[in-house]
Amino acid sequence: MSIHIEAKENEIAETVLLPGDPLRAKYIAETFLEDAKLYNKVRNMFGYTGTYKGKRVSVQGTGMGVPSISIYINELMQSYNVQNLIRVGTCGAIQKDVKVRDVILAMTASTDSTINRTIFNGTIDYAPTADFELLKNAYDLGTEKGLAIKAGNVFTADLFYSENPQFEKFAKFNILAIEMETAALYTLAAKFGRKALSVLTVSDHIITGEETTAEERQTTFNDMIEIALEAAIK
Ligand SMILES: O=P(O)(O)O[C@H]1O[C@H](CO)[C@@H](O)[C@H]1O
Ligand SMILES: O=c1cc[nH]c(=O)[nH]1
Repeated sequence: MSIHIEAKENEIAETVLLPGDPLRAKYIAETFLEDAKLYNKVRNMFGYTGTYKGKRVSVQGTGMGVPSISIYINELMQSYNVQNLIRVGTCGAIQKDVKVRDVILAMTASTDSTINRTIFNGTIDYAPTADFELLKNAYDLGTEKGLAIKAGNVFTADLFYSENPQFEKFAKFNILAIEMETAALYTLAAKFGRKALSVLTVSDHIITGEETTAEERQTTFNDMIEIALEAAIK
């Protein structure tokens, strides 16, 4: 047991999917996993372990933002020895050619979070990076499925409601979309020698205001989740 996760030793798989929303964790467990068992309900941040195509997989809600995901992934890696961490999240697009429902693989994550400056005592700007094997598996699988899948730089924002949005500048510098956790996931996975990837579904377009309906979101989430699960077990 760790401070925020009440699972016993060995109740969490080596591979964990990480949605921000704990109800998405429940949906994934009920829809995609066989024999899924709830191992965590501390703070209603649900975590389940089951099997996908015969392989043991867990899914753990992380909450929103760097501080919250940092708590869960630190405990998953240090107390439960999790090796493969795959975020399945939503993001807001800022590029003209990135559309709602597209799936984005984060190769790296720029950020205004202070996590990396704090870790490196403000001496460098660390570049958090996806695990190449997971990234390649996910890209190949998404392409084979005929999905609009893009790989590139995302921005991990500290604030959902930014005081100083620089979206046009970010778009010019080839950032594809905005979300709130990936920089922490990649940095902390590297710190502990683990593999990480963020697979993101575009839920809204920040510049055009376009949004997905609840039904469309669910279908695209299913594509994203399948890509994440297949990439994890390949
Ligand atoms: O859908 P999730 O995984 O929560 O991801 C995105 O949605 C939340 C903001 O609404 C932030 O956590 C952001 O990263
Ligand atoms: O962090 C996020 C997630 C989805 N859409 C946004 O605009 N921001």
